[in-house]
Amino acid sequence: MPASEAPTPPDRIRQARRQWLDTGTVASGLIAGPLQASWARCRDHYGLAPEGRPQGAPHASAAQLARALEHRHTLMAHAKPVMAFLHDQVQGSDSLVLLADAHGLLLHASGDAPFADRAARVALRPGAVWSEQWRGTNAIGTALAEGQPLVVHAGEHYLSRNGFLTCAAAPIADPAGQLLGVLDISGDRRGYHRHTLALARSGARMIEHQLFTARHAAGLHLRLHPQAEGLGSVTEGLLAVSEDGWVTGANTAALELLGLARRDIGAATVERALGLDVRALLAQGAAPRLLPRGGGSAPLWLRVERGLTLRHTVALSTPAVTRAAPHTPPTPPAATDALAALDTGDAAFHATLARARRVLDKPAIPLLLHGETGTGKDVLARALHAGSARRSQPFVAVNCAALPETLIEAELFGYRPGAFTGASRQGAPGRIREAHGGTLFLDEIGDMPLALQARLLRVLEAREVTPLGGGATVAVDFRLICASHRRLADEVAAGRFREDLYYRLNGLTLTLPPLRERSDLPALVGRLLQAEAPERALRVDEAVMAEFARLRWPGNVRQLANVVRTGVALLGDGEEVITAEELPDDVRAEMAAMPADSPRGAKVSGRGAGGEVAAVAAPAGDAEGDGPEDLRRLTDARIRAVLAATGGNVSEAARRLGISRNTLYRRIA
Ligand SMILES: Nc1ncnc2c1ncn2[C@@H]1O[C@H](COP(=O)(O)OP(=O)(O)OP(=O)(O)O)[C@@H](O)[C@H]1O
Repeated sequence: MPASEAPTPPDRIRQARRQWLDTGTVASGLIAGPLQASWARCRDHYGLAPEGRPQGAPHASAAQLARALEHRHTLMAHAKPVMAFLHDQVQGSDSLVLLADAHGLLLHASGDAPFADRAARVALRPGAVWSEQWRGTNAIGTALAEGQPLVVHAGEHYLSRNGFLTCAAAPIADPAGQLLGVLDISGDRRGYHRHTLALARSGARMIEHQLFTARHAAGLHLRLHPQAEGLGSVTEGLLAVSEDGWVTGANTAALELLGLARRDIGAATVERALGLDVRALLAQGAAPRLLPRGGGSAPLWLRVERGLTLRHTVALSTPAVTRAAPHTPPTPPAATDALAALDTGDAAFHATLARARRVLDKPAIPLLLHGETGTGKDVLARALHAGSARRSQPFVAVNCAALPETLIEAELFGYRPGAFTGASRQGAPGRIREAHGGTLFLDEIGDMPLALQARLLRVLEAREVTPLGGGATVAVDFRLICASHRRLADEVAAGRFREDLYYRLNGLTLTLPPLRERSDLPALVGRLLQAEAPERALRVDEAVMAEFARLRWPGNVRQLANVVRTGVALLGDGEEVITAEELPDDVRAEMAAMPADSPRGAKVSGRGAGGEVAAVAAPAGDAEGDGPEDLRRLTDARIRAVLAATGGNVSEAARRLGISRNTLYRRIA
């Protein structure tokens, strides 16, 4: 019996375990092949004893877990609604829905509180690592090791202490074929249900579908299904195809339908995958057609498309709709929804959004977003695109501060084959051309080198681009949004930014208020909590919220989002209120160091529990160099202290300070 079907009967498992313990072998057929292979790995590679306890199994600290969650942000964002949906399906059956990363680290759990307590006794909870190396044969670790969905039931768990569990898990791969993690449903073995594996597998497919849709929002892609009605449903196969005929992305369903392996992504041609030449595909209209296939394979329905819409996000919260597998896309959200979602009640921000709304579909008016680090310039740019009529076209973001001067030019304008040493043999179209029809977002435009500013100006004036190394000029049409934490007018005055470009970019400036000046802190916290744990009704303790209102938040919403994320990660199952206990050390230290009657933004400093210098509160208007000199010195001192505390790790220091890595690099440059 394959590992992915029904569980092995209890007497067969007992017999298999007895043979294993007595003779070190199991007669073939007693338990599934992949599980037998796993038992052998546990003994021979990992030296585990069936009756033993895991020795030295790693468990992530709250801070490490918060970092892992941040690192896996995209996976988490797509997995959480699916997990909430699965939880609804298995609620009351003594089970947990779990998400692990590709190393078996449990990232998130959603499930019944009494069972969560029992599961926690064997460390089946976020932060623990369930790879085979530490926990023996188990659905999460073994699905990762075997790369396939499977059930591990009762005594099939290598360690007898896990024998009270029945677990079904399915791997999740990204569109490029890389294993991202595992979705698992674990419960009490007495509550085994034969549909659980199908549920886990469907959940993993839903997540993959969402990941594909997010990754391949633009470009040529194919939908595949054995039935015409299945096109557009979560069960369809999705294949991304390059214009020169290579398979560049696929979900698991597409790989299975076409008999491809993950390693074929990027290595197989469309011709090999479908028996169709890419020109024939490109010539095809948008109507579905039946694709005959040789070798006795059933024909497939195929639809060729450019640009994807997020079809299933909305449906997931309503199980009945999802089970019915919608065949027609839901009505696209109203054009202003994406902006409305950002409006949490602050009057200044509300006014900014109202101004933005008026020019939403006037692409001739370029937008310039200005605000301190972490105020949400990137988030707003994406919302402006998502709320516009161009939302099904590409959104292309380029961070002008993150690329060396020599690369920005090639990245933006593209290059011909062999245009410079190290150029790829195919050449590249460049990000400006990729944004054709959609939105080009130039972040940190104030950091663009002067020489390139001239070139960008020419593109904006002529609306056409010529790749590096020469070649034909190509007409381009895009909505331009630029962002900067610097005041560009000051940069112009200082001679660092071209005046003519400044006027060309500045159709309308939208200013994002710093968090310390926003009046909607509780509503914003509520929104962040909801995004972090959609299935739980969490809130922040009132006293803590009052303290939040007095903090200076140099990292703005980014810092607040990190604090909320850590708070949620540290809450126990069943706990709903984030108190000071669940806050990161540096925030607690800053709160403790604040005089009881200090008004919002008052200047204080302090030392955190770990000896780290706590955040420095300061009056509004400093953070990115606009403020008084003494404050800048204080902030630099803090940056140095945090960098020292992290051993010079810039990413970690930026996270602790609540600022972006770019900002930190700028400050230490
Ligand atoms: N309105 C919002 N709602 C929810 N989260 C937000 C909002 N604004 C910002 N964030 C959070 O803050 C983080 C930082 O936002 P964003 O990258 O848009 O800021 P930024 O102003 O572009 O920062 P930087 O200038 O440092 O690049 C985001 O990842 C997001 O988690």
